[in-house]
Amino acid sequence: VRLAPILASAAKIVQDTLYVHFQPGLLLTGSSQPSSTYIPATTEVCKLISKLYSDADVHSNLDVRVLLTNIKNQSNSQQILSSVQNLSHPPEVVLTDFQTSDGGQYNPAKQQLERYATNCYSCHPNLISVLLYPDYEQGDDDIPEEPESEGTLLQSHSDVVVGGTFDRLHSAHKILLSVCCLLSEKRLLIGVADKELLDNKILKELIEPFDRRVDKLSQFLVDVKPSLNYDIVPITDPYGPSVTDPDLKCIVVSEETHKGGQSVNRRRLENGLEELDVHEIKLVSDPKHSENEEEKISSSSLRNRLLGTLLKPPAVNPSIPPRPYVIGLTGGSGSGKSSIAKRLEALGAAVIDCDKLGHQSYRPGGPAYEPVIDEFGTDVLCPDGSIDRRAIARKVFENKDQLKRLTDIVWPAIAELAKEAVEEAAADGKSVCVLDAAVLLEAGWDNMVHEIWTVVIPEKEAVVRIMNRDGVTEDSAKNRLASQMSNSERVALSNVILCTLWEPEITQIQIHKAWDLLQQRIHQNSSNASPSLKSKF
Ligand SMILES: CC(=O)SCCNC(=O)CCNC(=O)[C@H](O)C(C)(C)COP(=O)(O)OP(=O)(O)OC[C@H]1O[C@@H](n2cnc3c(N)ncnc32)[C@H](O)[C@@H]1OP(=O)(O)O
Repeated sequence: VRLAPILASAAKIVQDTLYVHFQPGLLLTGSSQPSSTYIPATTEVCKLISKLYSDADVHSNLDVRVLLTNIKNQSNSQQILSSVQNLSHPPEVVLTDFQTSDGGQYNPAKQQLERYATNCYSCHPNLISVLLYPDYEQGDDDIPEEPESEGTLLQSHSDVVVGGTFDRLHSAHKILLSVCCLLSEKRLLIGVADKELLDNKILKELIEPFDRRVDKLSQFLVDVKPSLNYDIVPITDPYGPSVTDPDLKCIVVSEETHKGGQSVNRRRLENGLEELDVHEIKLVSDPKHSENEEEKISSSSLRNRLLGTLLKPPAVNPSIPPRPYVIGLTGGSGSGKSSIAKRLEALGAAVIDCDKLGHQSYRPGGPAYEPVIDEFGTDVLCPDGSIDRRAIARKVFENKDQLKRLTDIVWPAIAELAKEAVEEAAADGKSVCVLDAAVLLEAGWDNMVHEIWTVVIPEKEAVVRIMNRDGVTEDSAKNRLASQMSNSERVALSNVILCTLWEPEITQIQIHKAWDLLQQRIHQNSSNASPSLKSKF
Protein backbone atom coordinates (compact mmCIF):
# COMPACT_ATOMS: atom_id res chain seq x y z
CA VAL A 1 0.00 0.00 0.00
CA ARG A 2 2.89 2.36 0.73
CA LEU A 3 4.95 1.55 -2.36
CA ALA A 4 3.05 3.63 -4.91
CA PRO A 5 3.22 6.91 -2.93
CA ILE A 6 6.91 6.35 -2.11
CA LEU A 7 7.65 5.77 -5.79
CA ALA A 8 5.62 8.83 -6.78
CA SER A 9 7.61 11.08 -4.45
CA ALA A 10 10.92 9.46 -5.51
CA ALA A 11 10.02 9.99 -9.18
CA LYS A 12 9.99 13.74 -8.56
CA ILE A 13 13.62 13.65 -7.43
CA VAL A 14 15.21 10.88 -9.48
CA GLN A 15 16.04 11.50 -13.12
CA ASP A 16 17.29 8.12 -14.18
CA THR A 17 18.10 5.10 -12.00
CA LEU A 18 16.31 4.28 -8.78
CA TYR A 19 17.98 1.45 -6.90
CA VAL A 20 15.84 -0.22 -4.27
CA HIS A 21 17.39 -2.00 -1.30
CA PHE A 22 15.14 -4.00 1.01
CA GLN A 23 16.04 -4.07 4.68
CA PRO A 24 13.03 -4.68 6.89
CA GLY A 25 13.35 -3.52 10.47
CA LEU A 26 16.27 -1.21 9.75
CA LEU A 27 16.81 0.82 12.89
CA LEU A 28 18.25 4.24 12.22
CA THR A 29 17.67 5.85 15.60
CA GLY A 30 19.88 3.69 17.82
CA SER A 31 23.43 4.61 18.81
CA SER A 32 25.08 1.76 16.89
CA GLN A 33 25.51 1.81 13.12
CA PRO A 34 23.01 -0.60 11.48
CA SER A 35 24.41 -3.25 9.19
CA SER A 36 22.90 -5.09 6.27
CA THR A 37 21.44 -8.51 6.97
CA TYR A 38 20.12 -11.30 4.80
CA ILE A 39 16.46 -11.58 3.94
CA PRO A 40 15.21 -15.04 2.94
CA ALA A 41 14.08 -15.36 -0.69
CA THR A 42 10.41 -16.14 -0.14
CA THR A 43 7.30 -16.00 -2.27
CA GLU A 44 6.34 -12.82 -0.36
CA VAL A 45 9.60 -11.14 -1.36
CA CYS A 46 8.86 -12.05 -4.99
CA LYS A 47 5.37 -10.53 -4.66
CA LEU A 48 6.84 -7.36 -3.21
CA ILE A 49 9.38 -7.08 -6.04
CA SER A 50 6.65 -7.67 -8.58
CA LYS A 51 4.41 -5.00 -7.01
CA LEU A 52 7.25 -2.54 -6.86
CA TYR A 53 8.15 -2.89 -10.51
CA SER A 54 4.54 -2.72 -11.64
CA ASP A 55 3.78 0.31 -9.43
CA ALA A 56 6.88 2.01 -10.83
CA ASP A 57 5.72 1.44 -14.39
CA VAL A 58 3.69 4.66 -14.47
CA HIS A 59 6.89 6.64 -13.89
CA SER A 60 8.41 6.10 -17.31
CA ASN A 61 11.44 8.27 -16.46
CA LEU A 62 12.56 5.84 -13.77
CA ASP A 63 14.85 2.90 -14.42
CA VAL A 64 14.09 0.92 -11.25
CA ARG A 65 16.45 -1.82 -10.10
CA VAL A 66 15.72 -3.87 -7.00
CA LEU A 67 19.05 -5.00 -5.55
CA LEU A 68 19.09 -8.66 -4.65
CA THR A 69 22.47 -9.24 -3.02
CA ASN A 70 21.04 -9.33 0.50
CA ILE A 71 18.17 -11.63 -0.48
CA LYS A 72 19.38 -15.14 0.16
CA ASN A 73 18.19 -18.37 -1.39
CA GLN A 74 19.24 -21.91 -0.40
CA SER A 75 22.69 -21.53 -1.92
CA ASN A 76 25.52 -22.88 0.23
CA SER A 77 28.00 -20.26 -0.85
CA GLN A 78 28.74 -17.89 1.96
CA GLN A 79 28.60 -14.51 0.36
CA ILE A 80 30.09 -11.88 2.62
CA LEU A 81 27.61 -9.11 3.06
CA SER A 82 30.14 -6.73 4.52
CA SER A 83 31.82 -6.17 1.12
CA VAL A 84 30.83 -3.07 -0.80
CA GLN A 85 28.99 -3.71 -4.07
CA ASN A 86 29.78 -1.66 -7.15
CA LEU A 87 26.80 -0.31 -9.02
CA SER A 88 26.79 0.83 -12.64
CA HIS A 89 25.43 4.23 -11.55
CA PRO A 90 26.93 5.11 -8.14
CA PRO A 91 24.03 6.61 -6.13
CA GLU A 92 24.18 10.35 -5.49
CA VAL A 93 21.22 10.51 -3.15
CA VAL A 94 19.79 8.06 -0.66
CA LEU A 95 16.05 8.39 -0.19
CA THR A 96 13.94 7.35 2.76
CA ASP A 97 10.53 8.09 4.18
CA PHE A 98 11.88 7.51 7.68
CA GLN A 99 10.95 10.45 9.89
CA THR A 100 11.83 11.27 13.47
CA SER A 101 9.01 12.26 15.79
CA ASP A 102 9.60 15.98 15.16
CA GLY A 103 9.67 15.30 11.40
CA GLY A 104 12.66 17.60 10.71
CA GLN A 105 15.03 17.28 7.72
CA TYR A 106 18.05 17.45 10.04
CA ASN A 107 17.53 14.22 11.87
CA PRO A 108 20.51 12.05 12.89
CA ALA A 109 18.97 9.08 11.13
CA LYS A 110 20.03 10.66 7.84
CA GLN A 111 23.73 10.33 8.69
CA GLN A 112 23.18 6.75 9.82
CA LEU A 113 21.47 6.10 6.51
CA GLU A 114 24.27 7.63 4.44
CA ARG A 115 26.80 5.47 6.29
CA TYR A 116 24.60 2.40 5.88
CA ALA A 117 24.30 3.03 2.12
CA THR A 118 28.06 3.53 1.65
CA ASN A 119 28.75 0.36 3.63
CA CYS A 120 26.58 -1.64 1.22
CA TYR A 121 27.26 0.07 -2.14
CA SER A 122 29.88 2.21 -3.85
CA CYS A 123 28.13 5.56 -3.73
CA HIS A 124 29.01 8.96 -5.12
CA PRO A 125 31.56 10.65 -2.77
CA ASN A 126 29.12 13.48 -2.08
CA LEU A 127 26.20 11.20 -1.25
CA ILE A 128 23.41 12.99 0.55
CA SER A 129 20.24 11.65 2.09
CA VAL A 130 16.86 13.15 1.34
CA LEU A 131 13.70 12.60 3.26
CA LEU A 132 10.63 11.83 1.19
CA TYR A 133 7.18 12.96 2.16
CA PRO A 134 4.98 10.45 0.36
CA ASP A 135 1.31 11.22 0.08
CA TYR A 136 0.10 7.92 1.56
CA GLU A 137 -3.56 9.00 1.49
CA GLN A 138 -3.46 9.40 -2.28
CA GLY A 139 -1.99 6.01 -3.02
CA ASP A 140 -4.10 4.18 -0.48
CA ASP A 141 -6.54 2.87 -3.05
CA ASP A 142 -8.62 1.40 -0.22
CA ILE A 143 -6.57 -1.74 -0.41
CA PRO A 144 -6.66 -3.34 3.02
CA GLU A 145 -3.21 -3.85 4.51
CA GLU A 146 -2.46 -7.52 3.99
CA PRO A 147 -1.72 -9.48 7.13
CA GLU A 148 2.03 -9.92 7.60
CA SER A 149 2.94 -13.24 6.08
CA GLU A 150 6.41 -14.48 5.37
CA GLY A 151 5.37 -16.73 2.49
CA THR A 152 7.23 -19.88 1.65
CA LEU A 153 10.90 -20.14 0.88
CA LEU A 154 11.65 -20.43 -2.85
CA GLN A 155 13.11 -23.71 -4.00
CA SER A 156 16.40 -22.59 -5.51
CA HIS A 157 18.54 -24.51 -8.04
CA SER A 158 22.17 -24.47 -9.09
CA ASP A 159 21.49 -23.76 -12.79
CA VAL A 160 18.37 -22.00 -14.07
CA VAL A 161 17.33 -21.20 -17.65
CA VAL A 162 14.99 -18.58 -19.09
CA GLY A 163 14.34 -17.35 -22.62
CA GLY A 164 12.88 -14.29 -24.29
CA THR A 165 13.35 -11.46 -26.75
CA PHE A 166 14.08 -8.89 -24.04
CA ASP A 167 13.30 -5.99 -26.32
CA ARG A 168 13.25 -2.58 -24.58
CA LEU A 169 13.80 -4.10 -21.15
CA HIS A 170 10.62 -3.28 -19.20
CA SER A 171 9.17 -3.94 -15.78
CA ALA A 172 7.75 -7.38 -16.68
CA HIS A 173 11.23 -8.46 -17.85
CA LYS A 174 12.71 -7.10 -14.64
CA ILE A 175 10.25 -9.11 -12.54
CA LEU A 176 10.99 -12.27 -14.54
CA LEU A 177 14.75 -11.74 -14.26
CA SER A 178 14.61 -10.94 -10.54
CA VAL A 179 12.76 -14.18 -9.85
CA CYS A 180 15.31 -16.03 -12.01
CA CYS A 181 18.13 -14.50 -9.94
CA LEU A 182 16.45 -15.52 -6.71
CA LEU A 183 15.96 -19.08 -7.99
CA SER A 184 19.55 -19.46 -9.22
CA GLU A 185 22.33 -20.44 -6.90
CA LYS A 186 25.20 -20.54 -9.38
CA ARG A 187 24.32 -19.85 -12.97
CA LEU A 188 21.54 -18.24 -14.95
CA LEU A 189 21.39 -19.21 -18.63
CA ILE A 190 19.44 -16.73 -20.75
CA GLY A 191 18.42 -17.50 -24.33
CA VAL A 192 17.84 -14.29 -26.25
CA ALA A 193 15.74 -14.58 -29.43
CA ASP A 194 17.61 -13.68 -32.60
CA LYS A 195 17.28 -13.87 -36.41
CA GLU A 196 14.50 -16.19 -37.64
CA LEU A 197 12.96 -16.46 -34.17
CA LEU A 198 12.00 -12.78 -34.55
CA ASP A 199 10.35 -13.26 -37.96
CA ASN A 200 6.78 -13.46 -36.70
CA LYS A 201 7.01 -10.73 -34.09
CA ILE A 202 4.82 -7.68 -34.45
CA LEU A 203 6.80 -4.66 -35.72
CA LYS A 204 9.92 -6.80 -35.75
CA GLU A 205 11.80 -4.00 -37.55
CA LEU A 206 11.59 -1.95 -34.37
CA ILE A 207 13.11 -4.65 -32.17
CA GLU A 208 16.39 -3.39 -30.75
CA PRO A 209 19.50 -4.99 -32.24
CA PHE A 210 20.65 -8.17 -30.50
CA ASP A 211 23.79 -6.60 -29.02
CA ARG A 212 21.86 -3.72 -27.52
CA ARG A 213 19.31 -6.05 -25.93
CA VAL A 214 22.10 -8.18 -24.48
CA ASP A 215 23.97 -5.12 -23.17
CA LYS A 216 20.92 -3.83 -21.32
CA LEU A 217 20.14 -7.27 -19.99
CA SER A 218 23.60 -7.93 -18.65
CA GLN A 219 23.98 -4.46 -17.20
CA PHE A 220 20.74 -4.94 -15.26
CA LEU A 221 21.68 -8.41 -14.05
CA VAL A 222 25.21 -7.54 -12.99
CA ASP A 223 23.80 -4.57 -11.09
CA VAL A 224 21.10 -6.41 -9.20
CA LYS A 225 23.01 -9.60 -8.46
CA PRO A 226 26.72 -9.57 -9.38
CA SER A 227 27.51 -12.86 -7.61
CA LEU A 228 25.77 -15.07 -10.21
CA ASN A 229 27.28 -16.41 -13.42
CA TYR A 230 25.30 -15.22 -16.42
CA ASP A 231 25.37 -17.08 -19.73
CA ILE A 232 23.58 -15.01 -22.35
CA VAL A 233 23.27 -16.83 -25.67
CA PRO A 234 21.41 -16.15 -28.94
CA ILE A 235 18.60 -18.58 -29.76
CA THR A 236 17.11 -19.07 -33.20
CA ASP A 237 14.59 -21.76 -32.25
CA PRO A 238 12.20 -21.77 -29.27
CA TYR A 239 14.29 -24.28 -27.29
CA GLY A 240 17.91 -23.17 -27.51
CA PRO A 241 20.25 -24.90 -25.05
CA SER A 242 17.40 -25.66 -22.60
CA VAL A 243 16.99 -29.09 -24.23
CA THR A 244 20.69 -29.98 -24.40
CA ASP A 245 22.39 -28.52 -21.32
CA PRO A 246 22.80 -31.34 -18.78
CA ASP A 247 23.51 -29.04 -15.80
CA LEU A 248 20.19 -27.21 -15.92
CA LYS A 249 17.73 -27.86 -13.11
CA CYS A 250 14.94 -25.32 -13.51
CA ILE A 251 13.23 -23.34 -16.27
CA VAL A 252 11.34 -20.12 -15.61
CA VAL A 253 8.28 -19.48 -17.77
CA SER A 254 5.37 -17.04 -17.84
CA GLU A 255 1.71 -18.15 -17.86
CA GLU A 256 1.81 -17.74 -21.65
CA THR A 257 4.84 -19.94 -22.16
CA HIS A 258 3.84 -22.66 -19.69
CA LYS A 259 3.27 -25.11 -22.54
CA GLY A 260 6.76 -24.26 -23.82
CA GLY A 261 8.17 -25.43 -20.46
CA GLN A 262 6.37 -28.75 -20.88
CA SER A 263 7.70 -29.30 -24.39
CA VAL A 264 11.22 -28.48 -23.21
CA ASN A 265 10.86 -31.31 -20.72
CA ARG A 266 9.57 -33.74 -23.37
CA ARG A 267 12.59 -32.92 -25.53
CA ARG A 268 14.98 -33.29 -22.60
CA LEU A 269 13.60 -36.77 -21.89
CA GLU A 270 14.07 -37.67 -25.57
CA ASN A 271 17.66 -36.43 -25.26
CA GLY A 272 18.22 -38.59 -22.17
CA LEU A 273 18.36 -35.59 -19.82
CA GLU A 274 16.59 -34.94 -16.54
CA GLU A 275 13.36 -32.94 -16.60
CA LEU A 276 13.50 -29.37 -15.35
CA ASP A 277 11.52 -27.90 -12.51
CA VAL A 278 9.07 -25.49 -14.21
CA HIS A 279 8.67 -22.24 -12.30
CA GLU A 280 5.76 -20.18 -13.60
CA ILE A 281 5.44 -16.42 -13.21
CA LYS A 282 2.19 -14.48 -13.39
CA LEU A 283 1.92 -11.88 -16.14
CA VAL A 284 1.77 -8.30 -14.99
CA SER A 285 -1.04 -6.15 -16.35
CA ASP A 286 -0.17 -2.84 -17.91
CA PRO A 287 -2.08 0.08 -16.38
CA LYS A 288 -1.32 2.21 -19.46
CA HIS A 289 -2.49 -0.25 -22.08
CA SER A 290 -4.82 1.21 -24.69
CA GLU A 291 -7.79 -0.46 -26.37
CA ASN A 292 -5.82 -2.04 -29.18
CA GLU A 293 -2.96 -3.20 -27.00
CA GLU A 294 -2.51 -6.34 -25.01
CA GLU A 295 -3.41 -6.12 -21.34
CA LYS A 296 -0.09 -7.49 -20.16
CA ILE A 297 3.05 -5.40 -20.17
CA SER A 298 4.64 -6.37 -23.47
CA SER A 299 7.42 -5.30 -25.76
CA SER A 300 5.06 -5.30 -28.74
CA SER A 301 2.85 -2.69 -27.01
CA LEU A 302 5.96 -0.65 -26.31
CA ARG A 303 6.95 -0.92 -29.98
CA ASN A 304 3.42 0.08 -30.94
CA ARG A 305 3.72 3.25 -28.89
CA LEU A 306 6.84 4.22 -30.84
CA LEU A 307 4.84 4.49 -34.06
CA GLY A 308 4.47 8.13 -35.09
CA THR A 309 7.11 9.34 -32.62
CA LEU A 310 10.54 10.69 -33.53
CA LEU A 311 12.86 7.68 -33.31
CA LYS A 312 15.93 9.47 -34.55
CA PRO A 313 16.43 13.25 -34.58
CA PRO A 314 16.72 14.54 -38.15
CA ALA A 315 20.10 15.83 -39.28
CA VAL A 316 20.14 19.47 -40.40
CA ASN A 317 19.91 19.55 -44.19
CA PRO A 318 21.68 22.63 -45.53
CA SER A 319 20.98 21.74 -49.18
CA ILE A 320 17.30 22.75 -49.03
CA PRO A 321 15.57 25.81 -47.57
CA PRO A 322 14.08 25.40 -44.07
CA ARG A 323 10.56 26.05 -45.39
CA PRO A 324 8.47 24.33 -46.51
CA TYR A 325 9.41 21.46 -44.21
CA VAL A 326 9.72 18.41 -46.47
CA ILE A 327 8.87 14.92 -45.25
CA GLY A 328 10.11 12.08 -47.44
CA LEU A 329 7.41 9.42 -47.17
CA THR A 330 8.59 5.99 -48.18
CA GLY A 331 7.61 2.38 -47.75
CA GLY A 332 7.54 -0.87 -49.65
CA SER A 333 5.03 -1.67 -52.33
CA GLY A 334 1.66 -2.43 -50.71
CA SER A 335 2.63 -0.84 -47.40
CA GLY A 336 -0.31 1.58 -47.41
CA LYS A 337 1.94 4.57 -48.06
CA SER A 338 -0.56 6.26 -50.35
CA SER A 339 -3.33 6.06 -47.75
CA ILE A 340 -0.98 7.67 -45.22
CA ALA A 341 -0.19 10.42 -47.75
CA LYS A 342 -3.93 11.10 -48.15
CA ARG A 343 -4.37 11.38 -44.38
CA LEU A 344 -1.45 13.81 -44.16
CA GLU A 345 -2.94 15.83 -46.99
CA ALA A 346 -6.21 16.07 -45.04
CA LEU A 347 -4.24 17.54 -42.14
CA GLY A 348 -2.83 20.29 -44.35
CA ALA A 349 0.29 18.90 -46.03
CA ALA A 350 0.98 19.33 -49.75
CA VAL A 351 1.49 15.81 -51.10
CA ILE A 352 3.77 15.24 -54.10
CA ASP A 353 3.15 11.81 -55.60
CA CYS A 354 6.41 10.73 -57.28
CA ASP A 355 4.83 7.74 -59.02
CA LYS A 356 2.56 10.23 -60.79
CA LEU A 357 5.49 12.51 -61.61
CA GLY A 358 7.21 9.46 -63.12
CA HIS A 359 4.16 8.75 -65.27
CA GLN A 360 4.10 12.41 -66.31
CA SER A 361 7.73 12.23 -67.39
CA TYR A 362 6.95 9.34 -69.81
CA ARG A 363 4.28 11.31 -71.70
CA PRO A 364 5.17 12.25 -75.28
CA GLY A 365 7.15 15.47 -74.92
CA GLY A 366 8.01 14.62 -71.27
CA PRO A 367 11.67 14.56 -70.16
CA ALA A 368 11.91 10.74 -70.08
CA TYR A 369 9.91 9.92 -73.25
CA GLU A 370 12.69 9.97 -75.86
CA PRO A 371 15.48 8.58 -73.58
CA VAL A 372 13.29 5.60 -72.60
CA ILE A 373 12.54 4.73 -76.24
CA ASP A 374 16.25 5.09 -77.06
CA GLU A 375 17.14 2.72 -74.20
CA PHE A 376 14.32 0.13 -74.38
CA GLY A 377 13.30 0.25 -78.03
CA THR A 378 9.99 0.85 -79.72
CA ASP A 379 8.48 -2.40 -78.38
CA VAL A 380 7.61 -0.48 -75.16
CA LEU A 381 5.30 1.78 -77.15
CA CYS A 382 1.51 1.49 -77.37
CA PRO A 383 -0.05 1.76 -80.86
CA ASP A 384 -0.95 5.40 -80.07
CA GLY A 385 2.76 6.23 -79.49
CA SER A 386 2.54 6.55 -75.71
CA ILE A 387 4.85 4.53 -73.45
CA ASP A 388 3.33 1.26 -72.22
CA ARG A 389 4.28 1.31 -68.54
CA ARG A 390 3.04 -2.25 -67.97
CA ALA A 391 5.46 -3.46 -70.67
CA ILE A 392 8.28 -1.62 -68.94
CA ALA A 393 7.21 -2.97 -65.53
CA ARG A 394 7.43 -6.54 -66.88
CA LYS A 395 10.96 -5.88 -68.12
CA VAL A 396 12.37 -4.04 -65.13
CA PHE A 397 10.85 -5.62 -62.02
CA GLU A 398 12.37 -8.96 -62.87
CA ASN A 399 15.77 -7.68 -63.84
CA LYS A 400 17.88 -5.40 -61.65
CA ASP A 401 20.11 -4.21 -64.54
CA GLN A 402 17.12 -3.20 -66.60
CA LEU A 403 15.59 -1.44 -63.61
CA LYS A 404 18.81 0.52 -63.10
CA ARG A 405 18.83 1.52 -66.78
CA LEU A 406 15.30 2.85 -66.34
CA THR A 407 15.85 4.66 -63.05
CA ASP A 408 19.07 6.28 -64.31
CA ILE A 409 16.84 8.00 -66.86
CA VAL A 410 13.72 8.65 -64.87
CA TRP A 411 14.90 9.51 -61.31
CA PRO A 412 16.66 12.75 -62.33
CA ALA A 413 13.56 13.72 -64.32
CA ILE A 414 11.25 13.02 -61.35
CA ALA A 415 13.61 14.82 -58.96
CA GLU A 416 13.40 17.99 -61.10
CA LEU A 417 9.59 17.81 -61.24
CA ALA A 418 9.47 17.19 -57.46
CA LYS A 419 11.62 20.26 -56.72
CA GLU A 420 9.29 22.37 -58.85
CA ALA A 421 6.30 20.95 -56.97
CA VAL A 422 7.87 21.86 -53.60
CA GLU A 423 8.41 25.42 -54.84
CA GLU A 424 4.78 25.60 -55.98
CA ALA A 425 3.60 24.35 -52.58
CA ALA A 426 5.73 27.02 -50.90
CA ALA A 427 4.18 29.65 -53.13
CA ASP A 428 0.74 28.35 -52.06
CA GLY A 429 1.74 28.98 -48.44
CA LYS A 430 2.08 25.32 -47.45
CA SER A 431 4.39 24.80 -44.49
CA VAL A 432 4.69 21.00 -44.83
CA CYS A 433 5.29 19.02 -48.03
CA VAL A 434 5.15 15.26 -48.24
CA LEU A 435 7.35 13.76 -50.94
CA ASP A 436 5.63 10.41 -51.48
CA ALA A 437 8.38 8.28 -53.06
CA ALA A 438 8.50 4.50 -52.77
CA VAL A 439 12.22 4.19 -53.40
CA LEU A 440 13.36 7.51 -51.98
CA LEU A 441 16.19 5.91 -50.02
CA GLU A 442 17.37 3.70 -52.91
CA ALA A 443 17.46 6.83 -55.07
CA GLY A 444 19.60 8.67 -52.50
CA TRP A 445 17.03 11.42 -52.20
CA ASP A 446 17.54 11.91 -48.46
CA ASN A 447 19.16 15.25 -49.28
CA MET A 448 15.87 16.46 -50.82
CA VAL A 449 13.98 16.19 -47.50
CA HIS A 450 14.19 17.24 -43.85
CA GLU A 451 12.87 14.01 -42.36
CA ILE A 452 12.22 10.47 -43.56
CA TRP A 453 9.00 8.74 -42.58
CA THR A 454 8.62 5.07 -43.42
CA VAL A 455 5.51 2.94 -43.61
CA VAL A 456 6.06 -0.70 -42.72
CA ILE A 457 3.90 -3.78 -43.17
CA PRO A 458 4.91 -7.44 -42.80
CA GLU A 459 6.07 -8.79 -46.16
CA LYS A 460 3.41 -11.55 -46.19
CA GLU A 461 0.66 -8.95 -45.84
CA ALA A 462 2.25 -6.76 -48.53
CA VAL A 463 2.26 -9.68 -51.00
CA VAL A 464 -1.47 -10.31 -50.41
CA ARG A 465 -2.28 -6.60 -50.81
CA ILE A 466 -0.30 -6.25 -54.06
CA MET A 467 -1.91 -9.41 -55.53
CA ASN A 468 -5.42 -8.20 -54.65
CA ARG A 469 -4.90 -4.63 -55.74
CA ASP A 470 -2.88 -5.06 -58.94
CA GLY A 471 -4.15 -8.51 -59.98
CA VAL A 472 -0.59 -9.85 -60.29
CA THR A 473 0.76 -13.27 -59.36
CA GLU A 474 2.38 -14.03 -56.01
CA ASP A 475 5.80 -14.37 -57.70
CA SER A 476 5.52 -11.04 -59.39
CA ALA A 477 4.43 -9.35 -56.12
CA LYS A 478 7.44 -10.91 -54.41
CA ASN A 479 9.74 -9.82 -57.25
CA ARG A 480 8.56 -6.26 -56.90
CA LEU A 481 9.28 -6.32 -53.16
CA ALA A 482 12.68 -7.91 -53.77
CA SER A 483 13.62 -5.02 -56.05
CA GLN A 484 13.16 -2.63 -53.11
CA MET A 485 14.97 -2.20 -49.79
CA SER A 486 13.86 -4.40 -46.89
CA ASN A 487 11.74 -2.89 -44.08
CA SER A 488 14.63 -3.18 -41.63
CA GLU A 489 17.00 -1.31 -43.95
CA ARG A 490 14.45 1.47 -44.35
CA VAL A 491 13.70 1.67 -40.62
CA ALA A 492 17.40 2.05 -39.83
CA LEU A 493 17.49 5.19 -42.01
CA SER A 494 14.18 6.69 -40.90
CA ASN A 495 13.13 9.30 -38.37
CA VAL A 496 9.50 8.23 -37.96
CA ILE A 497 7.81 4.85 -38.53
CA LEU A 498 4.15 4.21 -39.27
CA CYS A 499 2.28 0.94 -39.75
CA THR A 500 -1.04 0.29 -41.52
CA LEU A 501 -1.53 -3.26 -40.31
CA TRP A 502 -4.58 -2.56 -38.13
CA GLU A 503 -7.97 -0.87 -38.50
CA PRO A 504 -8.07 2.54 -40.25
CA GLU A 505 -8.87 4.25 -36.93
CA ILE A 506 -5.60 2.99 -35.47
CA THR A 507 -3.71 4.35 -38.50
CA GLN A 508 -5.47 7.67 -38.02
CA ILE A 509 -4.41 7.82 -34.35
CA GLN A 510 -0.79 7.24 -35.44
CA ILE A 511 -1.03 9.97 -38.06
CA HIS A 512 -2.44 12.48 -35.59
CA LYS A 513 0.31 11.66 -33.14
CA ALA A 514 2.99 11.99 -35.83
CA TRP A 515 1.49 15.22 -37.15
CA ASP A 516 1.14 16.85 -33.71
CA LEU A 517 4.71 15.95 -32.78
CA LEU A 518 5.91 17.25 -36.15
CA GLN A 519 4.15 20.58 -35.57
CA GLN A 520 5.87 20.85 -32.18
CA ARG A 521 9.27 20.18 -33.81
CA ILE A 522 8.69 22.71 -36.56
CA HIS A 523 7.57 25.28 -34.02
CA GLN A 524 10.58 24.58 -31.81
CA ASN A 525 12.98 24.77 -34.77
CA SER A 526 11.62 28.10 -35.86
CA SER A 527 11.83 29.59 -32.36
CA ASN A 528 15.44 28.29 -32.03
CA ALA A 529 16.36 29.58 -35.45
CA SER A 530 15.23 33.17 -34.87
CA PRO A 531 16.56 34.32 -31.47
CA SER A 532 16.83 37.91 -32.63
CA LEU A 533 13.15 37.89 -33.44
CA LYS A 534 12.38 36.60 -29.96
CA SER A 535 14.40 39.24 -28.20
CA LYS A 536 12.85 41.94 -30.27
CA PHE A 537 9.38 41.24 -29.04
C1 LIG B 1 12.68 7.82 -56.03
C2 LIG B 1 11.22 7.41 -56.16
O1 LIG B 1 10.71 6.79 -55.27
S1 LIG B 1 10.34 7.94 -57.50
C3 LIG B 1 8.84 7.04 -57.49
C4 LIG B 1 9.06 5.64 -57.98
N1 LIG B 1 9.29 5.62 -59.41
C5 LIG B 1 10.43 5.16 -59.96
O2 LIG B 1 11.35 4.71 -59.28
C6 LIG B 1 10.54 5.21 -61.42
C7 LIG B 1 10.65 3.85 -62.04
N2 LIG B 1 9.37 3.18 -62.06
C8 LIG B 1 8.43 3.45 -63.00
O3 LIG B 1 8.65 4.28 -63.85
C9 LIG B 1 7.12 2.71 -62.99
O4 LIG B 1 6.92 2.19 -61.70
C10 LIG B 1 7.06 1.58 -64.03
C11 LIG B 1 7.11 2.16 -65.40
C12 LIG B 1 8.17 0.60 -63.85
C13 LIG B 1 5.74 0.82 -63.84
O5 LIG B 1 4.67 1.72 -63.95
P1 LIG B 1 3.19 1.30 -63.45
O6 LIG B 1 2.88 -0.05 -63.97
O7 LIG B 1 2.29 2.42 -63.80
O8 LIG B 1 3.31 1.14 -61.89
P2 LIG B 1 3.52 2.22 -60.76
O9 LIG B 1 4.35 3.37 -61.25
O10 LIG B 1 2.20 2.58 -60.20
O11 LIG B 1 4.40 1.40 -59.73
C14 LIG B 1 3.95 0.16 -59.18
C15 LIG B 1 4.58 -0.08 -57.86
O12 LIG B 1 6.00 -0.27 -58.01
C16 LIG B 1 6.69 0.66 -57.21
N3 LIG B 1 7.91 1.12 -57.88
C17 LIG B 1 8.01 2.11 -58.76
N4 LIG B 1 9.29 2.26 -59.15
C18 LIG B 1 10.00 1.35 -58.48
C19 LIG B 1 11.37 1.05 -58.44
N5 LIG B 1 12.25 1.77 -59.13
N6 LIG B 1 11.78 0.02 -57.66
C20 LIG B 1 10.89 -0.67 -56.92
N7 LIG B 1 9.56 -0.40 -56.89
C21 LIG B 1 9.13 0.60 -57.68
C22 LIG B 1 5.71 1.80 -57.11
O13 LIG B 1 5.99 2.62 -55.98
C23 LIG B 1 4.40 1.12 -56.96
O14 LIG B 1 4.28 0.66 -55.61
P3 LIG B 1 2.93 0.72 -54.75
O15 LIG B 1 2.53 -0.69 -54.70
O16 LIG B 1 3.38 1.23 -53.46
O17 LIG B 1 1.98 1.62 -55.45
